Amino acid sequence: MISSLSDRRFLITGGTGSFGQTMVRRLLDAGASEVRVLSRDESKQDAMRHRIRDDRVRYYVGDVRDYDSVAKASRDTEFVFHAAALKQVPSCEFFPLEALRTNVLGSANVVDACERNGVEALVLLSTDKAVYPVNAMGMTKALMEKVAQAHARNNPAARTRVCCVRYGNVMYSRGSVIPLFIDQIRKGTPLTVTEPTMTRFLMSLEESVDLVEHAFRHGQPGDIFIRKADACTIGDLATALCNLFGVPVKMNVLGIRHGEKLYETLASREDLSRAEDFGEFLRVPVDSRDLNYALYFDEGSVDRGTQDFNSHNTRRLVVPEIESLLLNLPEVRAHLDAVAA
Ligand SMILES: O=c1ccn([C@@H]2O[C@H](COP(=O)(O)OP(=O)(O)O[C@H]3O[C@H](CO)[C@@H](O)[C@H](O)[C@H]3O)[C@@H](O)[C@H]2O)c(=O)[nH]1
Repeated sequence: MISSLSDRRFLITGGTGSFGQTMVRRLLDAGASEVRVLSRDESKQDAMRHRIRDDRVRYYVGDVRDYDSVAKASRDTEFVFHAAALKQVPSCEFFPLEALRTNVLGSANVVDACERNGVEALVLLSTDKAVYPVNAMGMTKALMEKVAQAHARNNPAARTRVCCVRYGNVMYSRGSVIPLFIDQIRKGTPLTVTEPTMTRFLMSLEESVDLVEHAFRHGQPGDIFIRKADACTIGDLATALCNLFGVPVKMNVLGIRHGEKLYETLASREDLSRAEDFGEFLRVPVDSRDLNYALYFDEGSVDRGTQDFNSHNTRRLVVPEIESLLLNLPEVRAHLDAVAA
């Protein structure tokens, strides 16, 4: 277990995104000696440099698809968080090979570079869409989890402790439905709801960072940590937002899009048959049975999962509860203040 983050050196791939920026601040506050950010877009790095004025943050322009850029950025670091990914469902559907290159081969580069550089621990960020996946984004994230687990299983003497975290939708993340609905409310247009009964887990950015920190401190090689979460229907989310802004609920129902599911699953039946329950978190250990062929076919498991953990069977938030979660988000409060002014 890692008790102190002070005087440690970190790398965050995809570090200019919402997760990366929150994690960078947390690590700086905890006394990290250096936090590196590896990402493709120099202008986002420049904007971040102006926002976080701290010379312990170092910026590396590069792409996880290129092994050398990951190897250089991770050299002499002790801990790595891998957040770089193609995460938009539609773009991954249109360009599945691009998703494969970044989410699978890029992640394999990160795992290899960490191992060769003797990094102590690596946490890879996955998503609920990786469970029983139906879209290319989820499929490639599921393969990323397999790459991480294979590293743990195939290298008992590995130098790097590799584990994954899985979480659901982060409220108000870039390009997600909450900022879109607020924009529509402020323009006075009906909310474009795909399917009112569709459910999604709801989680704050801070909660997702807590999960990563938990995995990084406590994870064993090959573990997947899952944060349990409540969920809501998209119809109720739209209603809660309209209520907060004091406007009548007007929805334009579009229907489910290609590659979308009616509900998301955070832990499969197969995961749950092996998972350890830590209250807020689930720990799914890697299936460490030797996968050499003779044993693979001869040594089965008697565990039988019956139920998965999904956004239809978790606790369902009601409209007033969604309203108070939304009110906790500084971005939502800023919009409400702007409307009131
Ligand atoms: O105009 C819209 C857009 C979205 N939705 C619905 O709102 C929900 C949430 O949509 P969105 O915020 O776009 O998130 P997801 O498509 O669920 O995927 C997000 O959440 C994932 C975590 O589950 C991340 O990994 C992805 O990067 C991110 O795109 C879904 O049910 C959508 O069908 C609407 O009703 N109307």
